[in-house]
Amino acid sequence: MYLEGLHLKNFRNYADLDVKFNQGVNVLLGENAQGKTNLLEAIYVLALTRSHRTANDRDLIGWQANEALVAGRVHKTNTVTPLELTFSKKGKKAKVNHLEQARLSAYVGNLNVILFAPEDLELVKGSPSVRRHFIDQEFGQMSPKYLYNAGQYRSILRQRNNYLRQLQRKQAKDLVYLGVLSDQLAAFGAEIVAARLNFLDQLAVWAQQVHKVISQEREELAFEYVNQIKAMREQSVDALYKAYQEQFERQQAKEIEQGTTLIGPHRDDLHFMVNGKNVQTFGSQGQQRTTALSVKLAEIDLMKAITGEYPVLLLDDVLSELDDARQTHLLRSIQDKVQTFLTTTSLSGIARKLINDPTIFNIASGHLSQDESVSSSDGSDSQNGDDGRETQQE
Ligand SMILES: Nc1ncnc2c1ncn2[C@@H]1O[C@H](COP(=O)(O)OP(=O)(O)OP(=O)(O)O)[C@@H](O)[C@H]1O
Repeated sequence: MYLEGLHLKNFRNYADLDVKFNQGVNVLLGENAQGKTNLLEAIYVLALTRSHRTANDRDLIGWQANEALVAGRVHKTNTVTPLELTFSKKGKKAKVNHLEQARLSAYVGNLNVILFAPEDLELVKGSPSVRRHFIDQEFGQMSPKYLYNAGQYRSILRQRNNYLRQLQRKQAKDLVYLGVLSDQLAAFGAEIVAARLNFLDQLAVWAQQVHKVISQEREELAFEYVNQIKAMREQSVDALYKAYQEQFERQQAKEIEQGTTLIGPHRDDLHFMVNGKNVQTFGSQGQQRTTALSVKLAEIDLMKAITGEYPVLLLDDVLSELDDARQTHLLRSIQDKVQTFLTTTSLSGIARKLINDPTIFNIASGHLSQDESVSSSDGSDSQNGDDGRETQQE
């Protein structure tokens, strides 16, 4: 799939932007704080209806405005789908094919994106919540059912935690009601864990292949899904549900004492094992980078396998974080198959040599100009925006 273009109104520092994109590689080139990441963020928001940088949609609206618009047309093999989002104080509205969607889960999935930013190294090094967030976000894009179940789970978890706090403070005592909430949580939890195991199994196959190539056959990558009910890929959803019910019964007194839910997928973790050792604890910085890169690249192939289309790849300043060998691998694997947007303050070295026919956009203060004088092989200065064509219409 590819994004034909983008229309922004009062989105961050873009007052009014209309731009057409390359179906291959789009380079967003500019000094710091000019709007490169804002543009990637707009594409991410168009895909997922929310930002990867802020939980507050209000931050997306231009400081001088009350409403922001993000719109674009997504091309797939046989379809073209216009998507449109508006953000205002009243909330957000999402349209697919010009029709407003009552549920955001009906909107998400029309445009699939994979974002790779320097913070993604945190995927390996960071806390379990980073990895859970990664799983929920990526799998949610591929499966509306997963997205729905995860939303329901979060909402019941909130209710159950509130009720456990009331029981802890002796403001409530109805254990039957706690049982009802536990049953509901067990049901959605079982669905989530079954889906996670299934997705991770598939993702691991792709990630192993990529990791082997980047590590020059020296390393074997494996995933280990860590959870309290020892869930296995072969288990049915019903068996997982019963395992959660059993755990809730067994841990009831402890949960009331602590006033919170101690069991469930919101407490699980994912371990990345390289040659049998947890790379978070025992891996070198280089191995951790290779693992994060392998997982991200594997996602591209997994999305293609599940949805039938390659996603759009957003690379936020990652080239500078990767050494030449990893840059080469990354750029070779995306060339000519994945529409890519990459932000950078300068395009040089390996990247310049390897990217075929990129479109280079110079970005300054929320304005874009397309630099047509630059190709990947001519070696001229890509910062030269004098003869660039203005793509901004204000
Ligand atoms: N809601 C908003 N309204 C208007 N301007 C905003 C808003 N939010 C952020 N900005 C401006 O956007 C700019 C930052 O843009 P962005 O984060 O895209 O930088 P960048 O070009 O990616 O830079 P870097 O290379 O440092 O990451 C800042 O000048 C900031 O003041």
